[in-house]
Amino acid sequence: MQAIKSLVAASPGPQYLTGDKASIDAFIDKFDVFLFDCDGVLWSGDHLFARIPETIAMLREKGKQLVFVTNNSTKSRGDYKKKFDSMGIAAKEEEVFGSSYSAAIYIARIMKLEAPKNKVYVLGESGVEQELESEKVPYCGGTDPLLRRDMMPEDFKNVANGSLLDDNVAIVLTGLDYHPSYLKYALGMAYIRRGAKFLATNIDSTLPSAGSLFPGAGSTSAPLIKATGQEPLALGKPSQAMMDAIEGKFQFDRKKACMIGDRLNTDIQFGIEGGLGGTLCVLTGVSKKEEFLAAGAEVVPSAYVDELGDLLG
Ligand SMILES: O=C(O)[C@H](O)[C@H](O)COP(=O)(O)O
Ligand SMILES: [Mg+2]
Repeated sequence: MQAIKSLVAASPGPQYLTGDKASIDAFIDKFDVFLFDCDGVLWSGDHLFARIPETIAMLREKGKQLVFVTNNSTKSRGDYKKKFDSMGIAAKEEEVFGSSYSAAIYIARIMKLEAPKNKVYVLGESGVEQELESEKVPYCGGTDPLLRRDMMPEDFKNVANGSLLDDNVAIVLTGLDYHPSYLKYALGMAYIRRGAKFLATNIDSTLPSAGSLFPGAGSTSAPLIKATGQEPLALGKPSQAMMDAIEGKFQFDRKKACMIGDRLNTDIQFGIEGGLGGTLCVLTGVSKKEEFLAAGAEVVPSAYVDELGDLLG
């Protein structure tokens, strides 16, 4: 964070681009690659913001490389392709790099645990499961309907004596979970107390949806953090393990890349810590301009707009 502070102290302050066509064009011309956040930038849940397909098309016409970098682990890259298609946004599945994919490749290609003791206990939705499958990583928990029930008295005994546990579990992975239950947390806690590695796709405290804010992945994994006293290793933004993986896959010059996002402590921090050429904050999601215009603000974008469609000038 000290590096960011000195960078911020030296910079003239974020440029406000909305309504300033010449500055918008100059800003866009500085970059060859745009890393796009999704929730709070392109849409809010199922609500697509105005002029998004046109803005994406404009950047493609200018020959820009686009990568969609979301922390939302509930969907896989394939699910996002379907969502893009349903919203008329021209995008390829290969251009999507989500936190569930980031976690799956970290487990499969970095941790490389030996079978059979390489199974992942998931607290999250099908996006995590699909990406683990795509990397041939075994898992349990997650959307298993047997876990979507109340805790029964005998469950305490069976978790304690291990009969409800899978001995091959070596990792507990949390993501945004729309179906948390006491039983799922009890199993997660038991695995971590047995020595399983505690990972998270992301730890965003809130989720922007339907124009409002809801509990985020960080909030649905908080009971496990409190119960175990352990902080998970988070593999979504602002993790630089994710930035390295994205750079490795898409091969680009970081100085010619810009991160576009709605959240300071994930998107903008991700771009700044990643040494990208620029960051653009969009005010349709989580962060408010007062947060980064305030004196002494720690994370400050290079520029900001009211909404992404403003890039059309
Ligand atoms: O709780 C979450 O997982 C986040 O709020 C959500 O996923 C953010 O997604 P993004 O803005 O990175 O697309
Ligand atoms: Mg966002």
